[in-house]
Amino acid sequence: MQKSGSPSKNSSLRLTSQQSLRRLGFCSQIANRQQTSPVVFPEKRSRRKTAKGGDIGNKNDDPKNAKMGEHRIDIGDEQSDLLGYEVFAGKLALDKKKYNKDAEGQTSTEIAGLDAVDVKLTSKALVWGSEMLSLEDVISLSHCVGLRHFTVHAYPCRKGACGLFMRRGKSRKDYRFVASTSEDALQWVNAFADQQCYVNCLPHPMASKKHGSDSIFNEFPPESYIRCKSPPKMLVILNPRSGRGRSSKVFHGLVEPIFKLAGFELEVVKTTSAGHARKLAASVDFSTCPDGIICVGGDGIVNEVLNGLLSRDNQKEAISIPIGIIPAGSDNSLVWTVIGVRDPVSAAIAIVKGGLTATDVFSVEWIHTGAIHFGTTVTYFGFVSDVLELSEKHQKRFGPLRYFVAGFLKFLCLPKYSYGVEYLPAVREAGEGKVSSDLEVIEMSELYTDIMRRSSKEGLPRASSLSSIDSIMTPSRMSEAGLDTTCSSTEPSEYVRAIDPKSKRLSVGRSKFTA
Ligand SMILES: Nc1ncnc2c1ncn2[C@@H]1O[C@H](COP(=O)(O)OP(=O)(O)OP(=O)(O)O)[C@@H](O)[C@H]1O
Repeated sequence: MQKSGSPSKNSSLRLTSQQSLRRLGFCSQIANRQQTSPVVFPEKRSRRKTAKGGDIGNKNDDPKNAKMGEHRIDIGDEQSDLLGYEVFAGKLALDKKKYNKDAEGQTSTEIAGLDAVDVKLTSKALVWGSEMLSLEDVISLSHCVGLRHFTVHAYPCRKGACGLFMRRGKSRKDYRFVASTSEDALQWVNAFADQQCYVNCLPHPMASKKHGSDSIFNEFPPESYIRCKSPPKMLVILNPRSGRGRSSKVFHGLVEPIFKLAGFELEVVKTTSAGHARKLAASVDFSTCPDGIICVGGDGIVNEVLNGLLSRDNQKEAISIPIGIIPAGSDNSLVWTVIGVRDPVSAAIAIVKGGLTATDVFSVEWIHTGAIHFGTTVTYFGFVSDVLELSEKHQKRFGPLRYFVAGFLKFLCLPKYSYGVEYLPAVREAGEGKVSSDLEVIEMSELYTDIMRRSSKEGLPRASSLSSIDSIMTPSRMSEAGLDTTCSSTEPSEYVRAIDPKSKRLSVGRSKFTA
């Protein structure tokens, strides 16, 4: 959990560029989406682009196999939200043998006699028989140029994992399809590549050194046939202490295989102490990780990376570097609130699939030292802040329970906290509605726990701006709410409001009080 003081005039340093947070999120729909099957009814539409029928067992033409036709799927309206528009269609056979990497080099004779079905690739899914595989779940494809088959690597939701007693989750599933010719297979693979699926181009089994450099299979590298995007290069900063030391296991066991499958080039650095991630982010050469930094750990490690990036001289370039989060800490509240996922597999898939979630960043300035600290979620003062600080000392021993332990210990020796709050009033936006006085007070009382910052030995800090409060407590809204508005709108310092902790009412004017 990150901690910081009150925001300064630099608050709401918004990471505006769409480029800037390309990897940070977008996957709430992936995490929450139910795996839905499309409606099954007889096919009646013509195909936009069809691979030529081939020699693999085309049993749909045979009346004996009319039953198969009943299970063909019409994607209906090509603009349908569910399946998007049709990209490619044709006949493929599904080889149900368990995926074996070594089997990629098998020749076509080994898969003869498989049943062919109508398969459609749309902009959102691959549909065959009564099955549908969402492209959101597809990590990559493997294909040997010159062979008739290709394998789709996916992480769909586990079947039956939506019940009360089973945890929902995604697990790896490989689908090995066989086309009628190697040209058809290549067309299918390129259709997937056009839908932003990464393709692992495997060398032809005959294109080995054994066969000499003059082999026709060595003449063109597989990449020259496939319209494949280049693999992203990223820096992984892993806190091995996060989640009671489970983060390395989470990364190497669950997440790294997904990135490897998606062709990511990763440089993994494990932190050795608190502050290491910040230093790394502050000094890393972006040309070594142009596609972003992946934080593996809890909120603390993300906060360190954010602060490291924003402390750089080239701050503009720094905020354009996407931050990905693999939740492996004990709390992981940031990734849960921002992206809507909290399991590492879904978070890794979200990173692989790309997309951005822009996030507001606030800054806190310590007026005595001039130090600026950045945060994304919340900043605490007083009791909560002290509890969080103490909890870090018990991280290894108590894991997530450390917050309760630290809270209890702090409660036993509760100190007094003094603070002052200042903020600038915001200009009232046109069309803003009237807010009742109760609402003002409630919102303010909730906020005050968030905006307070520690009155340390260094003295009282000053918050010169806080946008969320500005929008609530403009002078006109104060008067609408029947509250005292005796101060002038030109003097920011006169806008000090505080809440009497006993009555929970607002008071106006420069104020200090004890909680
Ligand atoms: N190698 C390390 N040894 C000790 N502390 C570290 C190390 N690397 C990072 N830290 C510190 O540990 C703090 C907590 O880490 P992090 O937030 O990743 O894990 P967590 O506390 O388990 O998760 P959460 O914050 O979600 O509860 C960070 O603020 C960071 O400063």
